[in-house]
Amino acid sequence: MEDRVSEPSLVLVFSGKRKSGKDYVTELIQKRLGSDVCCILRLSGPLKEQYAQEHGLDLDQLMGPGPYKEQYRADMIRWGESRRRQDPGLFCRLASRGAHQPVWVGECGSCCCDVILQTAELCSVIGQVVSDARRLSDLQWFQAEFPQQTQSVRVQSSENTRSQRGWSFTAGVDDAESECGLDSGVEFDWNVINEADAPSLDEQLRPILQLAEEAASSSSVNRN
Ligand SMILES: Nc1ncnc2c1ncn2[C@@H]1O[C@H](COP(=O)(O)OP(=O)(O)OP(=O)(O)O)[C@@H](O)[C@H]1O
Ligand SMILES: C[C@@](O)(CCOP(=O)(O)O)CC(=O)O
Repeated sequence: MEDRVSEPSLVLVFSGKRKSGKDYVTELIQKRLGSDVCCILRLSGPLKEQYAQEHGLDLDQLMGPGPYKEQYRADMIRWGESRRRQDPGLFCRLASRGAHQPVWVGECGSCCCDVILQTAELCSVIGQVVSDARRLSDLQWFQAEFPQQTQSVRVQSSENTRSQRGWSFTAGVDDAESECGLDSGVEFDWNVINEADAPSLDEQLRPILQLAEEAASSSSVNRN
């Protein structure tokens, strides 16, 4: 397994219900910071990659926002949980391998990470954004590995808004740990309300972006 080359300056670990907009928000953060500074890690990336391979499925569609992945979600959850039972940090470790950026945003997908990893040799990135923490063990892994750098972010949307984005309640999914594991018992460092009538995302994300920019600039000072 490829090891991390350097420690990130900031790790933003995102969680939120299905269709709350975790991908949308984390991609916006990466757009604002630039992919030379920030990479998105999707914990579901290595999980889907392995699952797609074993079941002969279309990985691109499993990684996308469309209905395809929903047909397999309940089984993917069960499959992933059986792997996690043997090794709770497995997908966190796989998702963060090789990441060089100073800001991480936590939901690691092989799709975007592969692109970033190819360029990571050439540019020094400072932060990582993990876009899809779902269980306490996910958050605890990053907090244990990067105690100084990890900040948790919860993305929230109403059921009505999530329904407009394609969500409908599915027993065995929406009442399972995958969706409810971080519903209580965690005090998030940041909360983002992803609703049309909430303050704009740019406004809500301003302090997080500022933190990331400070982390990026202190990282580049330390590297020089
Ligand atoms: N603020 C927004 N404005 C416009 N579209 C949005 C917004 N937030 C989310 N969406 C759209 O809603 C859909 C679901 O969002 P997204 O895929 O980011 O959710 P998610 O929380 O990552 O969902 P999942 O857990 O299913 O992966 C996407 O098509 C996305 O483009
Ligand atoms: C199987 C699973 O990783 C699917 C996540 O898909 P997505 O982040 O909603 O695109 C959820 C889980 O790990 O419980």
